[in-house]
Amino acid sequence: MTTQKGPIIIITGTPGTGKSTHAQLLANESPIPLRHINVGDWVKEKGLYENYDDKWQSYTVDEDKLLDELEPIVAEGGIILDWHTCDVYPERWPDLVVVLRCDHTLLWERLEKRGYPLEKIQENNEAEIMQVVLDEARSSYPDLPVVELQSEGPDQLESNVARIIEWIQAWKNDHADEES
Ligand SMILES: Nc1ncnc2c1ncn2[C@@H]1O[C@H](COP(=O)(O)OP(=O)(O)O)[C@@H](O)[C@H]1O
Repeated sequence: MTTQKGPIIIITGTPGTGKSTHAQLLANESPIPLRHINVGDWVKEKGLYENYDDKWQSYTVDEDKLLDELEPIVAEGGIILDWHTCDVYPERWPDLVVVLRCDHTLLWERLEKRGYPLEKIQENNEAEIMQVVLDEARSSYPDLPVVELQSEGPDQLESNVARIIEWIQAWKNDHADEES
């Protein structure tokens, strides 16, 4: 979806790959103001879920409620959608999809530090090895650029954000006529 205010960028990846870290830095450094929406936090804060699963320590999202809540905000443009899944959004929403990847041993350490239960760490680790989120992104947005970026250290964080900023700059140039 193209809008006047700014692009819609999805940053997705297995939990712990660095979505929020990237999204925050990107929002700080972007040449166009971007609003960072941590969708998981939104789901909790706004009660956009059906129930809470104690075993997996996760919420079952009410997708209709979530999309209703997001729709008017996304319509304004200039948004980063930060979430570990990306197949719930309408295909017309995003302009760019970024999938963060991480070595599974490092990911395991990050999730352990987060205090996730063992089964949840194992499930996420397997998902990362099987590139579940990347496949989901490619099949959900076949006509869009789906960019796979490694997120294992600070150098990669910086170069990934710089690369996305280059893309934003190009988007800005392409939409210069629409600016009021
Ligand atoms: N590229 C990176 N370089 C160094 N540390 C990173 C990188 N990406 C993520 N991390 C660290 O990994 C942890 C999880 O990152 P976070 O952004 O919360 O992941 P997510 O939002 O995908 O769950 C944090 O402690 C963060 O500082």
